[in-house]
Amino acid sequence: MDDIDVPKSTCQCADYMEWGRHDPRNHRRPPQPGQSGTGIQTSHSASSTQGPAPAPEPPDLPDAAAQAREQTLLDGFREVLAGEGRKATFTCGGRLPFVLRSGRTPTGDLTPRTEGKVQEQKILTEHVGLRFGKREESGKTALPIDGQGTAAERAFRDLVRGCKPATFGRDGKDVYDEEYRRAGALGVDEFMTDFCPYKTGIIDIVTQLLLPPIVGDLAPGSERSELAVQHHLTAAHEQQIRYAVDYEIQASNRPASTRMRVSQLPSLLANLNVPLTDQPDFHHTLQTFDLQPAGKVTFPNIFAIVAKRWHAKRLAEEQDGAVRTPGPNELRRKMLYRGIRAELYKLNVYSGPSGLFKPHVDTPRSDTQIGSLVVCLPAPFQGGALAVRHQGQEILHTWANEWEDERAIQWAAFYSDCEHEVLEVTAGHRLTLTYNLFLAPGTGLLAGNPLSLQPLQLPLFRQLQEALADTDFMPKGGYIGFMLAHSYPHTHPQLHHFVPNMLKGSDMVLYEAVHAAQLICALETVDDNALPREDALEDLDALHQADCRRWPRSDAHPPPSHLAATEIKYEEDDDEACEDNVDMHPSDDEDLSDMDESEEGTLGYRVLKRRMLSREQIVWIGGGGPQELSKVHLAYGNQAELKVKYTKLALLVKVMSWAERSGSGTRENPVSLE
Ligand SMILES: O=C(O)CCC(=O)C(=O)O
Ligand SMILES: [Fe+2]
Repeated sequence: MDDIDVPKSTCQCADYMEWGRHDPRNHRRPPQPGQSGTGIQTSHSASSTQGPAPAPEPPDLPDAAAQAREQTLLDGFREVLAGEGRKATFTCGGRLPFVLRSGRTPTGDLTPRTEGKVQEQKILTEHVGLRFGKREESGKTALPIDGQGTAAERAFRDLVRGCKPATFGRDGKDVYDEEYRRAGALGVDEFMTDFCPYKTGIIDIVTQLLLPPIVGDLAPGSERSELAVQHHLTAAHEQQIRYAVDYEIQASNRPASTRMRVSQLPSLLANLNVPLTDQPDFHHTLQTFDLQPAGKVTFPNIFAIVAKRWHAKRLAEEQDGAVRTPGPNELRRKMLYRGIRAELYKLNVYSGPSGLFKPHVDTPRSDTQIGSLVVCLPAPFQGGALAVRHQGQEILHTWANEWEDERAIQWAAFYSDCEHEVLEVTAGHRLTLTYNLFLAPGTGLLAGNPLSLQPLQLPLFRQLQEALADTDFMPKGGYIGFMLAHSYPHTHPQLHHFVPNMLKGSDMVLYEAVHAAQLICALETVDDNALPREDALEDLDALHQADCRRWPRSDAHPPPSHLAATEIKYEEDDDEACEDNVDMHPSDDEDLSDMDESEEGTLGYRVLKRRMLSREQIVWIGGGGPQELSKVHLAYGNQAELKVKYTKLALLVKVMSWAERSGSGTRENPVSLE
């Protein structure tokens, strides 16, 4: 707290700072026109392969270049977490350590039932069984292999020998080219395994992290975009179009993309109840809007095409005397209950000294394929990292292991449109199971802990790590408030305890990345006006202090939360100014200037002032997202009325000063810079 430059007066910056871009350090500096990311000093940006540089004293007021650099880093987080940018989590991966010979529970389950304590469940793994070959040549083995010279080891060698040279698709044909792919493979009809990505929780994680967001839900509820206004469409129409476009993109094999192809127009229009009648109708539409059959179609085009057809349809219906609005929102239901289905595709063996698969994009097996899952079985090898690339970013999944060293099942999943590559295997045999991931009807929307997720592989973690290793990033330390994107039952009398375990999608990505970067954080309720609890920052500082004393840092998981349960409050219709009557959690329209002079000095006044000061010290990221009924406020007087208030959830994160981060403070450097 001491390091923070606390403003003396109430912030006026709402006048010039967009919600979600509020930065307390700019209080006295409204942004200047033309101030952008130009002139960024790159010499400061510590490489992630080097240790931190000795901490220079941060200047009292950061210079423009440092500010611009910091802004770029903050914008990077915003982008990853905002709307379309969430698709920036293009890959994720994890590991399942072996807990062998753990025995089964009396009921025969591998995983003990825990009377509802789902979040404490441990997923155990056992040997992965493999059967292969036909009849007399058939064999079976189990990995990891427990000793040299055993039957399992001999069978493992037979398996490797029995694999066929792996082909790949080029120009629509299956080809074999050792320069491009040096591997062996077995098709699903040539082997059997008892490994199950569902049982081990991998599919739950992949679903939560890679199921693309529903863009329609992120768009402001009742506000119309300029496009909708231009085409005389309502907010509901607009949302239907966004849902339908989203559905088309996600049901294609390019879910990380944001644009629709012209070839998807017929299906889109059919889903919006204005189907194309025939081929001439399709060609006429393309001509009217100057579209190429093999090209992409932009949002303005889609709005124009749909609006034109809706209006024509409405006119026809009016003439018939039957006016209907565009079809039932079946699409919305389909989108909400989406899930991911994994289908086993191949067993691959890349052997040292030169097994590899050069950069490629997987051939989609159907329109609904959204990605691939690769599960690396526990056999010793070296090299052979899986590089996954998307829009200039690369994440390396390095799974190489030494015999008798780490035994684990490791996995990675990525969207179909990501280029990937298996780097050269220098020794041993790298065995992988590949699965095609399809968009499918899902079941529940929530799952437990991300048990085998490897957060260090999340792109957002890399960005946090880069920011923390940068002298220009919050040199004096501070607080970041990430607004969560999803809604949770955070005010339910019991369920609010479970919210930290329920985080979904980008919220889970965010929390896992923050945790992996070893930042202190807490889940907090903030009201519509981004007012946190009065003690929120102090509690965060206390957590930080406690953690410093307990070095090495505890691995406390999940974050503490200060979410309140539902509260029903009766209010007398009584305007006597007594401390108890002042609402401690003023709603949107309240601020200090609304308070009566007589209230100055009251507890309510002081609390509100502290909350406002706290709000000003936080750099806010993200602002949209659903709200949750937080407090039922029953007022009675002349007329009994129920006052309802909505709140949002934020993950408040403490960022240490550069001195502390770089190790010249009171503790070791908390960020692992490999
Ligand atoms: O084995 C791997 O790591 C990836 C294999 C792959 O990319 C493929 O089979 O298409
Ligand atoms: Fe591939």
